[in-house]
Amino acid sequence: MKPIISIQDVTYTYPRVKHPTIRQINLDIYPGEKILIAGPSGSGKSTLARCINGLIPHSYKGELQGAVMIDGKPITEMPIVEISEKVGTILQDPEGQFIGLSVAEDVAFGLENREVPQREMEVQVKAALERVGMVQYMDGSPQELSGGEKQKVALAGILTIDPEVLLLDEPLANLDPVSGLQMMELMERIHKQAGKTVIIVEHRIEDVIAYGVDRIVLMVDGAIVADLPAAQMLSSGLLKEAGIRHPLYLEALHQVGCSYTADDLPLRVDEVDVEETAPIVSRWLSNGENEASIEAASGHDRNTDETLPIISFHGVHFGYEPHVQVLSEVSFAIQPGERVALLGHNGAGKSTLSQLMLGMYQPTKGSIAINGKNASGMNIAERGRQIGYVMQNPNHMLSQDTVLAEILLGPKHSGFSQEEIGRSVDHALAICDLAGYRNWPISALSHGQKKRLTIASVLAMNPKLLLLDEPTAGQDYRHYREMMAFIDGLSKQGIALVMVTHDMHLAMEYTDRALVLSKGRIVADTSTMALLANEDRLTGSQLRPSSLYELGKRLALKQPDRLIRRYIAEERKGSAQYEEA
Ligand SMILES: Nc1ncnc2c1ncn2[C@@H]1O[C@H](COP(=O)(O)OP(=O)(O)OP(=O)(O)O)[C@@H](O)[C@H]1O
Ligand SMILES: Nc1ncnc2c1ncn2[C@@H]1O[C@H](COP(=O)(O)OP(=O)(O)OP(=O)(O)O)[C@@H](O)[C@H]1O
Repeated sequence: MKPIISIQDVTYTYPRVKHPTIRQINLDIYPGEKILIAGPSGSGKSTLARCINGLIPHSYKGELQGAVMIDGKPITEMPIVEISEKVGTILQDPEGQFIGLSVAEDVAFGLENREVPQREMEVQVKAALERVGMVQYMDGSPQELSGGEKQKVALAGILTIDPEVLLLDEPLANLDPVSGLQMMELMERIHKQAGKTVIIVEHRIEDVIAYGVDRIVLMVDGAIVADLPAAQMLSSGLLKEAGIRHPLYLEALHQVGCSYTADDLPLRVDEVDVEETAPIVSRWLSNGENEASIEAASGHDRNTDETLPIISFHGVHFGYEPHVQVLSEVSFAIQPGERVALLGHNGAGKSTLSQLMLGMYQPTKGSIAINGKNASGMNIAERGRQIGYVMQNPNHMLSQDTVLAEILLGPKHSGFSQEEIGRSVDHALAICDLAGYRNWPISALSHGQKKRLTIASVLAMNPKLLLLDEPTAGQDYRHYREMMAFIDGLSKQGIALVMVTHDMHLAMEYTDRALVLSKGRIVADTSTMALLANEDRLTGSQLRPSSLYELGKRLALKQPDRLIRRYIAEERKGSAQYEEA
């Protein structure tokens, strides 16, 4: 069989950069294959993806050596329109992909290029939007959608073009847990039933692997270091060496003492052998000396003192347009040092609520207080000194040319002394692992690096409450741990943390309290652990327990949450394997 994509000895250097970002890449992908490309942040995954969809060399000039062939034809000889008919791409950040005025126009774009008759086009657009659950937004503007909704519309656009190859660059980063599963299910169906080639670049490897991949290509430092079937890759330890987290249930099983070869490694929780595993896990859990560590991992004491909340909402209502209510009757208060997860389905209103906290919009009814004072009179700069906001999409935050200029922006305008500015900037750069990049142009950073830069620039302002929209999306595990350990440390200094996230394990590990939004209303305000055990509440809100909780249930543990607590405790103690590596 001839490969559909053939990458032959490719080395690519971006313009104005000294060294190649990817080196001597050789990769053949055959029709109907499903491949996961994994690797640490900045290892060149997106760059490789750009070589596959022709953005390199058509949009990114730079220096390309070697050859990329699609269906036997060199990519350099194909116009970009011809390439996009063969390779449909969903980018990490679908924003730049929208061109139409309405969602329907956008989805129809590929069909218009093909001169499909109007009537047929309407049918196809509607069908594609139905497949991704977005048909009700057909006439809306793509710019007014939530992050996850945009991702779904981008997918609908690709479905209408029906290309031979689907290339997805971090498709899960913006999706709520249930939508993420649906996306992976859909990819699996397209792959199996229509025989399409599917290439997925993703940090959340667990959800991709659970639906089956033919092989995993591992990139480190711009080179392919391994190309193996999933079970072999996972049993080889190579992913962990590269700083990539294995699926959570496998990490836990490893810690408990279960070991697997490529032949018996369970690629999904429901493949774990219960008879063999349950006694091992129970023994591990009943080991007396663990009690203390389980308690220690039960989180910080929730600050229930009647101190002055940093921020409180009182019966807040809001809609972007008068007749469409996005938030209804929202009330809560956040105390200093609290760690809160803000959870909910795509479009539930999490980002909207965040914008109201920041004063970008005012409630249409109800009120917001900051440090006990009605916030309606405060300007955005005043709020900014209290509440630091790190957006989901770093491109929405970054406005300067260089890393240093970006971090200096806030502190320079907030009356800090020169010395304070220098200290907080250095500290923020070091914490976010960007010290070596201080003079870099922002345009040359990877997505993950940009995300860390946005966190660094907010931290440089020393805020009292840090509001983080998906803080670790797009980060590899090393950066995830470092970043979260740092962010967590801030809460011990009294800084309150509110994390908008779709990652249930992150919520478990780093928050004590969960606020769940559903269709603009708060439907739960409870301890994160209690939420996890409430399956009806979870599924009703498009949430899903982590695979570790699923493992506990599969093994019929009386208290599956003990497994989670113990695992978190062990991880904190640093006994997990990555710490040794
Ligand atoms: N337009 C560009 N110009 C110069 N350098 C770039 C450009 N885009 C990316 N790079 C650099 O290439 C390296 C690899 O980036 P790439 O986005 O391919 O990594 P990645 O593995 O996809 O990372 P992440 O997981 O963080 O998204 C990074 O160090 C980045 O700084
Ligand atoms: N600027 C806007 N104008 C009109 N409607 C908007 C605008 N921004 C968001 N919406 C709508 O408000 C609702 C809530 O969106 P929001 O971005 O707050 O959701 P979210 O919970 O953050 O979602 P996600 O998890 O996908 O990021 C959605 O139905 C969205 O379509």
